[in-house]
Amino acid sequence: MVDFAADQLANLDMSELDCPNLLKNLEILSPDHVELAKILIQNGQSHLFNDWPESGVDDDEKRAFFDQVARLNACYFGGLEQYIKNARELLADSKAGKNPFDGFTPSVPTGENLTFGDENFINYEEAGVKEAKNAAFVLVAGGLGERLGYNGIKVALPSETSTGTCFLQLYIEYILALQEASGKLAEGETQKEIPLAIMTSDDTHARTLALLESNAYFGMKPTQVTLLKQEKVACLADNDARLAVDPQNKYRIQTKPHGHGDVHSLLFSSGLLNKWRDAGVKWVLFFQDTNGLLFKAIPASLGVSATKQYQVNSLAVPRKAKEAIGGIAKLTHADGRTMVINVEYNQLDPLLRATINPEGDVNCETGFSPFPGNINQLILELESYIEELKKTGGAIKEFVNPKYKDATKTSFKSSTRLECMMQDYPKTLPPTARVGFTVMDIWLAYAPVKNNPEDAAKVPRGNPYHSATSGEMAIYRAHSLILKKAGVQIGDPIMHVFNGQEVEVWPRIVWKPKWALTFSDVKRKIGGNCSVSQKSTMVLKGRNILVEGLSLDGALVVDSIDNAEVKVEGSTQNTGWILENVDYKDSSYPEEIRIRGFRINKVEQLEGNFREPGRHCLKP
Ligand SMILES: O=c1ccn([C@@H]2O[C@H](COP(=O)(O)OP(=O)(O)O[C@H]3OC[C@@H](O)[C@H](O)[C@H]3O)[C@@H](O)[C@H]2O)c(=O)[nH]1
Ligand SMILES: [Mg+2]
Repeated sequence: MVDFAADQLANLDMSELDCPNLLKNLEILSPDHVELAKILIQNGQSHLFNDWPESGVDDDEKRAFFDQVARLNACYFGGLEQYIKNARELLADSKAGKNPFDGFTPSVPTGENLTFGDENFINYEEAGVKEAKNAAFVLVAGGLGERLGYNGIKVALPSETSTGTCFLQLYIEYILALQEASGKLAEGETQKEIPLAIMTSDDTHARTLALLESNAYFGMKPTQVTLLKQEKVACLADNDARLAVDPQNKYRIQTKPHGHGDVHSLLFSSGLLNKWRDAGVKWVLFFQDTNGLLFKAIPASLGVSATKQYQVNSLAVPRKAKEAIGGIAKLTHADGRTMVINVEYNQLDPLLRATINPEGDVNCETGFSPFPGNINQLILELESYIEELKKTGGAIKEFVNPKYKDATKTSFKSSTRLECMMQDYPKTLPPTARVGFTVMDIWLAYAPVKNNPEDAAKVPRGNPYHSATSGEMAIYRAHSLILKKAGVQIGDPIMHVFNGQEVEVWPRIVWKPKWALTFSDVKRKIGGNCSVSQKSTMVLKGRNILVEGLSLDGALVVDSIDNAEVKVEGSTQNTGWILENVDYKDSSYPEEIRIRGFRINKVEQLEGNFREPGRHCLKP
């Protein structure tokens, strides 16, 4: 040890290690550590050693620090030096308020506008279900969910509490239902499995795996699911890109996820894309962690991709000005280049002010932003996607989004980091690429759970809350509206306040994806004159349930095995399931209840559970 240290000191140019606390520890470091230390010192990071005691104290922790630095250095293209360099440039641009879209003028692009339930929509849904057997799904679920402030992983949250189905279960059940329905339409071919990849991070990986394993993968084959873990990047404490020391451990650099843009390089480098292509996959569908409505929009939008042969199809909904969702814009450069791309919500206002509208991000006469809102559901055509990634390796343009303490923009409220977004993928595509987007009704397609109750209650009136409360209520509204369009008489919603948010409370209607995937499926399974009152709950869990002339005022739950055919008819009245307010501060309830502001008191219901094959009837 002593020899090594002496050797090391003799060969060192001390000016490269101008940091007293580090010099005091040289004897415990390996040559690799010293090289890494040089990189840090030369790039303005000597503060990392400010609180280091002399050698002999915490030596293992100090060595572990350099192991972490080695990982951060290896996992970033160009190493930490490049990371710090990129960070300084992006932070300077951000401080100067520089518009990342310099030279581009935005305009409103035209896309495919779909109206739920019309002939066009129904045709696209049919085309989409047919095509689904050639799809692969990718869920990006590495995010911390900082805005929601929920302690668990977001995909484990119940999407709604009438059935308690968590988001991951809901997504998997939809994919399995699509697989089954699509397979049926492809008679003669062998049934294909639709693959699912889930991008996790250190924050979510173990818990995502545990959720899958403790639930038998919610019915999927474990081999059908691939988990890809993204690595985190170093946090930045200030405008000079000084790396942030972990508040929990002075021998670690604080790290945070690099953003969902990592998904492209991970899919590419893992070899998954080639494997999928060899298995006949044509479409890759990306989606986010907490949107309980998303799959209602999938059949039709996949139908659009297939029919129009889009290489990129982004799903969008009408967007309220200042809503925290990106705007899809056509950008025309002074040199004539154009692209249709998401402009992230924090960049849209400055871009508009700098170009076409001094008022920035405001609604137009329709009451919505003229720019469709990106819900970050992308459908990529696999062949051209692979071709593109062969060139880029999946690298995506980065950005930084520091939250400044004040207008001087000299310090941050908390550390920041470089990020990249999956929807920036089309930025490198040639102008000939077929890039399109599909606009759907909000009530059908988008109800994310992102905001904690306090923040949600502060959302400007008329803008969506994006909370656990609104997410659950949107699921009931969508099912109610679909049934209404299928001819069922649905009780009008009442307005109610939960956790300071006023929401529409519709009848609590939900069904399993295998009961109906498309509007045509719903219409086939509903007959006669049906009605459901506002106070009612209706849960349909079986595949073959026919609802015929049902009049429901209360709660009804029907479950059945696949080869049982159940007819539900007649008039049912019971006390039903009652929504009771819960304050989000009331810690006697579990967090997933508190964040939605209510619990369901299941007082009385009519229940039908059919475990025998054949025909059955449920009549109260
Ligand atoms: O590093 C990360 C960050 C995020 N994610 C995942 O990416 C998804 C989106 O993350 P966030 O919820 O933080 O995204 P944001 O709300 O900031 O914006 C996103 O959704 C709304 C769209 O309009 C925006 O254009 C899109 O960027 C989540 O599923 C999250 O788990 C990762 O997988 N890794
Ligand atoms: Mg975010």
